[in-house]
Amino acid sequence: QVASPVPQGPNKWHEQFPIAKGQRQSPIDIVTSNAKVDKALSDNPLKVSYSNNCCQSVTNTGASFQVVVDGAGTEISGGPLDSTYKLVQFHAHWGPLGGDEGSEHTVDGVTYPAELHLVHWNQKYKDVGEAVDKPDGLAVIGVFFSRGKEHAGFKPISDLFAKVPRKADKVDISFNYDPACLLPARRDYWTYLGSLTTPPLFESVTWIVMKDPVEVSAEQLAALRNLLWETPSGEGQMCNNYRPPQPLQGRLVRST
Ligand SMILES: NS(=O)(=O)c1ccc(B(O)O)cc1
Ligand SMILES: [Zn+2]
Repeated sequence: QVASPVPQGPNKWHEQFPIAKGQRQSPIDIVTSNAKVDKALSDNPLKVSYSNNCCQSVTNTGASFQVVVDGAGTEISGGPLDSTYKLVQFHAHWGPLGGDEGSEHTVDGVTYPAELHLVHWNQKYKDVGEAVDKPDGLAVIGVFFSRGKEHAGFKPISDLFAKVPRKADKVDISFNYDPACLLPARRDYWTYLGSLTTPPLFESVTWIVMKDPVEVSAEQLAALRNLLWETPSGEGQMCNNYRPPQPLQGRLVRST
């Protein structure tokens, strides 16, 4: 059969997705001194209410792991959001084994070893397929992972990666799991208007990037490499699946 083409790297995406050079691309480097504290964000706090039985399965998408969520009862609102958004999936991006690069967003040029993305869609649309390319269609909460002590809340998920080594592999989540356990205790964040960080790169994301990282162990970061993907020299450990920061194009980054 015809081998599926090895995915092209970020610097070639613009050939097939011209929006890669658009005006509101993600990720970005967050220059903390340029972020503007907006009282309105604290006056109407971001509300995260996830249920603890919303996670259905973990799959290997060929570009990351993805925990598929049944959106029932998993809603966020407030903060920068003018509507209620529902969680549909979460995944991550990471770097090489033991390295400190891997996050997509950077903070004053500083990278983290990984970044988690909790993807939500605007309930004003009929489904995520309709929302995915609308300017207010998606809201993604980004959480930086730092290397440190084991994250007990992430362990039930990181233990499943070895069960989905290949693209399209999928394992059901039979236990109760509340993704809110992956959020840092301090809920301060930066927010700005951006895009999907992988093709099709739609400029449809209100980004909410948590200021505090959460600690995960070196073993949990290493477990991400139980996921395999296609490389130019055949199947290999999935890593460096992050897009580097893109031009800010004059956008404002707000802060709580
Ligand atoms: N990496 S990301 O959170 O910006 C993201 C989210 C969703 C999709 B997608 O539904 O294709 C792609 C990228
Ligand atoms: Zn992502």
